[in-house]
Amino acid sequence: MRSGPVDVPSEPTRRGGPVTDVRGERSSGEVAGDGPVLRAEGLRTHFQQGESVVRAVDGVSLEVHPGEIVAIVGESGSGKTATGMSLMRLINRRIIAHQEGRVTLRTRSGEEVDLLAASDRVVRHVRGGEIGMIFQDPMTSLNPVFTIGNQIVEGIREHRSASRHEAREVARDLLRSVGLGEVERLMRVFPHQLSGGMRQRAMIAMALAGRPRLLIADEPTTALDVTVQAQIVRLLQDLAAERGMGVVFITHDLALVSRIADRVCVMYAGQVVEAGAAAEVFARPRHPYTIALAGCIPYGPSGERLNTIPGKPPNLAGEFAGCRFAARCDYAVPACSEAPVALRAVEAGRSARCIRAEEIS
Ligand SMILES: Nc1ncnc2c1ncn2[C@@H]1O[C@H](COP(=O)(O)OP(=O)(O)OP(=O)(O)O)[C@@H](O)[C@H]1O
Repeated sequence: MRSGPVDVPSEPTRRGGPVTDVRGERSSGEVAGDGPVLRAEGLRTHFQQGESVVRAVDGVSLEVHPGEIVAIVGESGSGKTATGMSLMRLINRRIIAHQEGRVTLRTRSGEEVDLLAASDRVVRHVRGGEIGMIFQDPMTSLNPVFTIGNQIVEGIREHRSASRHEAREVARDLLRSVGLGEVERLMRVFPHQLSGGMRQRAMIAMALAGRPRLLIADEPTTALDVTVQAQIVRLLQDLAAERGMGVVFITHDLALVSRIADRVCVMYAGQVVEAGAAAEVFARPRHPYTIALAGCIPYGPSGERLNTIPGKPPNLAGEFAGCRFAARCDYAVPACSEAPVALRAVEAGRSARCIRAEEIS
């Protein structure tokens, strides 16, 4: 593992020179050169659970470009959260039995940082700075004993050189940019004094404090009612577009994916089984699992699935001879259970992990 100052990405710069304006909220996503802001290649995270090894993330590859929303969707237990946590290197090393692959973040100044190999110091710098995170429960990020204003100001000062006065100005701007009014009053309130939707917005403002180029959002709207959910989704879309910020949106809600995402990775049993442009994947799925998942729409009022796919996902602590979905698949043939199935290109911009993908349209 590398270590030392050479590992720390240099001070964030915008195209054309160093950052001089601490506020500069609108151009956080700009970077020298092109290419994805995040690229994961062959990511594996296996957990040690007693004597067993749980293959929660088992060879995931994905890319997120500036301004793009990439959804990771799948049933409960498919490895979505473990993937998101692995991308941020947030999983406690003590419970990891095995990890491999590359997660490359392209920083604001155009440097590439291999997040799995980087020192803890670099990862701490990147997290909250280049990468922001939001979760289903805002209280995961918000501290109940500090005011909203204090927390955002601290987040800003951790990642930018700003005086307290300047940071308070930026905090007010951030609160406005996530659609909150009465910002003077909000700066002084504690998280529990806000409604669920407002807390979610405040958490998004917190996540933006370091001007991230990438936002990882894990089920950020699941606990909200439908109207507030729609507002938060709209907000994330606007932020992605205005800031050129890449977003990884983790959800079990396929209907939501078709509304918010540019591209989608459908996960099953720790692997991506289909990936492509969201609108096209749902209009013409090429993997039987995506078809089955799409058949589960619509969801009930609190997000619960009204239909379920018959059968159960496999135990991720077991061995897999062939396709992991074969036992539940309407299209399965004997060959599906004989050898592992690779994710492969099945048409331009679309990949699927199915030997019969060409027959499915
Ligand atoms: N700390 C852990 N130790 C052992 N196994 C774990 C751990 N965390 C998750 N797992 C297992 O890894 C697999 C993937 O879990 P993960 O939470 O990533 O799924 P998910 O798709 O996000 O599900 P959900 O939608 O319910 O959050 C599951 O089988 C889960 O039991």
